[in-house]
Amino acid sequence: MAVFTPLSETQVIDFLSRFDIGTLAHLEGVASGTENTTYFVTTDQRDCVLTLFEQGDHDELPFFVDLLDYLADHRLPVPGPVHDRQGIALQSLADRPALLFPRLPGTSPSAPDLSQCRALGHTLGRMHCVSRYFDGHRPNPRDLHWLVAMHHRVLVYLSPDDQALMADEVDAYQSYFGDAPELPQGAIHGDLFRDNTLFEGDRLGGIIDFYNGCTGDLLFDLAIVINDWASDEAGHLDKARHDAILEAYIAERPLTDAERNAWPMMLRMTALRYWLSRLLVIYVDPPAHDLTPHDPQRFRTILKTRLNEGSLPLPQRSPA
Ligand SMILES: Nc1ncnc2c1ncn2[C@@H]1O[C@H](COP(=O)(O)OP(=O)(O)O)[C@@H](O)[C@H]1O
Ligand SMILES: N[C@@H](CCOP(=O)(O)O)C(=O)O
Repeated sequence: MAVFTPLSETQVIDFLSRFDIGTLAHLEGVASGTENTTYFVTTDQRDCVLTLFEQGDHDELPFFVDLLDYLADHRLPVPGPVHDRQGIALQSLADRPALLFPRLPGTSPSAPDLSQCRALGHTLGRMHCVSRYFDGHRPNPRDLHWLVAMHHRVLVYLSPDDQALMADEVDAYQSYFGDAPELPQGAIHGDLFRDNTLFEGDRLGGIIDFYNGCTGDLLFDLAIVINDWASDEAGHLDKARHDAILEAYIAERPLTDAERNAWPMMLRMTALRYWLSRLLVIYVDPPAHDLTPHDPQRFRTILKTRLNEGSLPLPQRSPA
């Protein structure tokens, strides 16, 4: 369940009166989701999604609004928040910050086909081309500084081998990224798993859940995508999916030499980022709800496989 704060129809009718968006026809709590309260709100004019923010730093919400406005203005398939008659997007409802979004079409692919991989790579490449010029700023909350600071908290729950694996990896990232040239920067999604995309057939109808959005290394976003979208059950890279995503991405945004050099390390670092965040949810900071937590072992497996097998060759930019 992901209705932590139940809303009455009367509350929603009153809320909708702030917008030029028609009158309520149907209200439905959304079962999926883990952090916020989500409702599908249908009016006589539009299909919308209403989100009440249950946790997190509410001071950061204007960053997400600005980023989504910016990307939607650049015709990327993201839910640009609906603004009220005064031009304001960020609202309050049931004592919580609230945003109303257009409901984007499609469903999340659990086993994306190659056309869907190409569509994702193409859109992410396009997004990174424009997000380099976004002028908002939010440091990546899951970057190397966070890994260094937080990994100590889970070591006690790990086997001696896994303690060594995690500590050695964090050391390796510090050595590498401490000396490496700066990578291209911009706004990133920060959590672009398959379940944060919506497809209608091969068409990417939407990228949602930007609440890990931040500014930082564009390559970080791409590595998260490859680890989630192109790893098989045993953590091996699936060459066909890997190449489909990366060829489409690189056609939009060629990688720099520094990014190509950093790629194997970035794949490992973003795998460890999820191994660690999932361990923290289980052992250190469990949420109040009883939803089944994500499996940390999945990303330990991916990390071990990247370590043992390295990365696959990156496609070159195809000639124009
Ligand atoms: N703009 C949108 N268009 C269509 N569906 C959406 C949209 N935003 C959210 N959803 C649906 O609501 C679910 C929960 O939203 P999400 O932002 O992932 O919540 P949480 O932050 O709680 O994980 C998503 O899995 C998706 O099914
Ligand atoms: N999609 C993530 C959950 C979000 O990461 P977090 O660091 O914000 O908890 C996952 O699959 O673990």
